Amino acid sequence: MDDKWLTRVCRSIEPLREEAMAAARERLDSLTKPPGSLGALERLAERLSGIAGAMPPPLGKKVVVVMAGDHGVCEEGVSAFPQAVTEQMVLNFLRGGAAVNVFAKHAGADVVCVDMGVAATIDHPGLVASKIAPGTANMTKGPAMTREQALSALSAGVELVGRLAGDGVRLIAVGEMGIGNSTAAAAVTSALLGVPPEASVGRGTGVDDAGLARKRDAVARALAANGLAAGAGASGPEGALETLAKVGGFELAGIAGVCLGAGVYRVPVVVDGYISTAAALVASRLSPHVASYLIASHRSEEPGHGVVLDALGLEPMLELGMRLGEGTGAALSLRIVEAAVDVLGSMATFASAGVSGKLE
Ligand SMILES: Cc1cc2ncn([C@H]3O[C@H](COP(=O)(O)O)[C@@H](O)[C@H]3O)c2cc1C
Ligand SMILES: O=C(O)c1cccnc1
Repeated sequence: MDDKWLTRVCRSIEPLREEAMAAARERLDSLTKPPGSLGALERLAERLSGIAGAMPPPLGKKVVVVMAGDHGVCEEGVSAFPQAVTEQMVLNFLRGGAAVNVFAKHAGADVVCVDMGVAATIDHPGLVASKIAPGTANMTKGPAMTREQALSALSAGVELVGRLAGDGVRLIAVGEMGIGNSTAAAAVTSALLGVPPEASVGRGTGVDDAGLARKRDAVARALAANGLAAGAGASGPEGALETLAKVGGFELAGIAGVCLGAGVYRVPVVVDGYISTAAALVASRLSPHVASYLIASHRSEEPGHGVVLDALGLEPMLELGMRLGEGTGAALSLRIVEAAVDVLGSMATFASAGVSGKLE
């Protein structure tokens, strides 16, 4: 994998199809409801048509992709839980016992768990094996990963979407598992948006005040150690790749690849919480059209999540005070996305139902 590959992938991502979006707008205004009365669902239906280049867009199989990886920055005491929980939760996903499994079941979606860089060796037939390395290096002391590793992880994400699309998957929810990764998400957010650690760092799994101070300090030191202080030099595609490699994580890079894959294969990707959205921000900096292929599921309790959603121009559908990750918010949102599509295909029009239109 090299830079040329990434340039080629990013250049292949086209804008949404205007014609299908115009057809969706026209259809929405002909349906038996006051124009615009389905709010964000109408904007979503329009965008989904533009993504698929079809009106109505096809409904098909859906999956929840959970990308997992470990983080060297855990050495700095930035999480309320030990690093071993990453592997333990991956096994829990594979057994079907995690929150994301429950929500995916309610959405009628399969869970696809991907090892992007878990420290432990996990040998399980249900796990997608894409391990780049057993955990990142401690970003407070230097780059979390090499540029080549970041490119390989991006590529694994793009390829996964290609395989899923080939299997008939038409809607993807994406989430993550990786103890310490809310610190990586904060570092990425600070580097790319130039916001101070006070605005990007939250409590993650629930660190106390001392833990919060350690996290902020770790992010500040990681940015300084990697020459990324306060957004300096982190602009454009090159800055995004550099930021991802220096202060990201293997699962963040995999998710960024899934977001690129959304654009390449024209499959909508529903992003989850703070960590997934920070990864989506990286993808949107790599290729300008990516954000239009992404759907924001919810706004998590992490204070940085809203900052990143705003930067992406994405409007979350739910606000439930959740702060779990895994893909839980994204999984919960899948039925809403399907309902938005079904409005286009199944609602009667004023003409077909004999309902009077708006008074002139
Ligand atoms: C049992 C358990 C299940 C989880 N599922 C997701 N996360 C979430 O917590 C982690 C991020 O928080 P931090 O940066 O503070 O470590 C990620 O793994 C995220 O997915 C979990 C965390 C725990 C403890
Ligand atoms: O916003 C999230 O997705 C989140 C918040 C805390 C911990 N893990 C994930």
